[in-house]
Amino acid sequence: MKRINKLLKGLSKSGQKGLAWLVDPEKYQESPQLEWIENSGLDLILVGGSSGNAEALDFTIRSLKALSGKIPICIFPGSKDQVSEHADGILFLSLISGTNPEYLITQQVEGARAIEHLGLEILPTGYLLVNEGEILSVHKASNTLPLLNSEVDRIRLIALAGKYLGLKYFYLEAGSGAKAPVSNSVIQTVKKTVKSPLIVGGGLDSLEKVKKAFDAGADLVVLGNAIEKDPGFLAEVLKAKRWYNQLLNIN
Ligand SMILES: CC(C)=CCC/C(C)=C/CC/C(C)=C/CC/C(C)=C/COP(=O)(O)OP(=O)(O)O
Ligand SMILES: O=P(O)(O)OC[C@@H](O)CO
Ligand SMILES: [Mg+2]
Repeated sequence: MKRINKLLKGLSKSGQKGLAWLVDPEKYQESPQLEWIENSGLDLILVGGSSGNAEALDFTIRSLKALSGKIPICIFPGSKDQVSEHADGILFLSLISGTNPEYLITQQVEGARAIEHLGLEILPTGYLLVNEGEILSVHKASNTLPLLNSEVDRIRLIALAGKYLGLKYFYLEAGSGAKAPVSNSVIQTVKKTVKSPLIVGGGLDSLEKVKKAFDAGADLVVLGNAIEKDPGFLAEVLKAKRWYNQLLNIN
């Protein structure tokens, strides 16, 4: 059963909003305090990082599996080495906002070899780096500059080309810890263009920013840094998401 596809398509179709927690395997520590996650209303757990190896990834996924109940766990790979058979799926990313062949196709060829027989759900995802010009881990690791929030038409065409190539999901990424997230008009334009499930992340460190991303058309938002700094923020956003989805039902 393609659970993650079902989740993302379901959100996109219904207009309901989803929340993913990004766990960095290099920083993850096992803790019984995470037990509340199982019934929290969290939609997805992403595991990955710009750097990092298979062992840390595998350990993190196995540990989270024991705590997360029915919440699917999806690899968000920074490289071909971030693969584990214990995940439910993998965002099979192509970094289409850049022109570095290594992250457009080369990493994917080796990645394909590694995952061919693992039975993971594969999510073909167009990955676009967009922010205000800030250079963060993901840009350094991939040797790719971000597109600027102001380049709306170029971003729109890249997303459209990704759609024509058959990519099923799109991820607009400002970069972990970004000062300014992906702009509302970029989110709005890409969503309108691709009409596919849209993931948005990077620098979403306040309820206001999360809500703006939802309003602009994000189906699933990803939170990493803000939760590392303040684990209470996850509970706060989950509560806001519940309200938000209830309101959508009423209207
Ligand atoms: C499909 C396969 C097997 C590989 C794809 C490889 C590609 C194209 C990766 C895209 C480029 C890349 C380096 C993405 C990293 C994405 C990621 C998991 C970021 C998480 O945040 P960090 O950048 O690690 O944040 P910190 O700096 O806070 O640790
Ligand atoms: O850590 P933050 O800034 O929440 O970013 C999440 C994610 O989009 C990074 O790949
Ligand atoms: Mg990291």
